[in-house]
Amino acid sequence: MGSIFRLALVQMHVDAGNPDANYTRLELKLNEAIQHAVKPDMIMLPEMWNTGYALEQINELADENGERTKKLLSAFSREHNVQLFGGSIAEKRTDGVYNTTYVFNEQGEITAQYSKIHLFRLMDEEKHLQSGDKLGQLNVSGTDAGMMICYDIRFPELARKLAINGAKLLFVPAQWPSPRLHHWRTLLMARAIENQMFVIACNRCGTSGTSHFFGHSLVIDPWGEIIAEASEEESIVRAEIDLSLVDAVRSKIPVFEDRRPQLY
Ligand SMILES: NC(=O)CCC(=O)C(=O)O
Repeated sequence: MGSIFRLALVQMHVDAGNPDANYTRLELKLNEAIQHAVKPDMIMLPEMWNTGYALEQINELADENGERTKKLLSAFSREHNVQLFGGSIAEKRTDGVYNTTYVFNEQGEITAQYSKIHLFRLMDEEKHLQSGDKLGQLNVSGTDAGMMICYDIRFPELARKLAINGAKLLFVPAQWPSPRLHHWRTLLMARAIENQMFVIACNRCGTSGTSHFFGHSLVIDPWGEIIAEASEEESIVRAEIDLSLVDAVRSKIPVFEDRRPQLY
């Protein structure tokens, strides 16, 4: 892959408990993301964009084996020859509902899948969802990457493990609400700085019930600099990242060589 990679993050409102409205909205947003003078290499979506946190009804609302989502996203990526990081959806399996990400290549094939490992008690996830038990690893046009979903970013050992396994980029779809904007920005910047990797984080925006989601989707480089940051409004966040920066930062401060894992 050339070292320049173009991203378009879809920061959108999600209508909790109304999948039909969300699929319709998503199609409009995908078209907005692709119709731009500079075509993105990858489009990214936020967490649980199909149902929102309508967890009391999640069994009825969740997408059966992700079929509706896969059909839509696969067709879009194939038609537009674009990679798609599918945020995450409520995915119904025989043993329960998972918070699951699918990643599609330009041919519309699923190249990676990840289900959220750490369920967020403050939003009752553990009462209604099953947790995943595998790491989220993917390859983006020849570059290794990792993925986490929202609350997962509070676990630095997970990001470190993904980085040790080779990830140079970390994707984070989220539904991260107020009043924790300071945590959101600080944790994402810390994951980027300590692991010397790009962090690409797509949050939802808008209000559902008593929860306000502040947006502020972010793209952060391996030096911890913010390349792009959204406001609180719906928007397509565009960023061009230079992947060669990861090796440059890692050779300037050789954190991975200087680790002393035998001591901690
Ligand atoms: N959807 C989530 O996992 C939210 C996580 C969150 O808000 C946090 O503070 O952590």
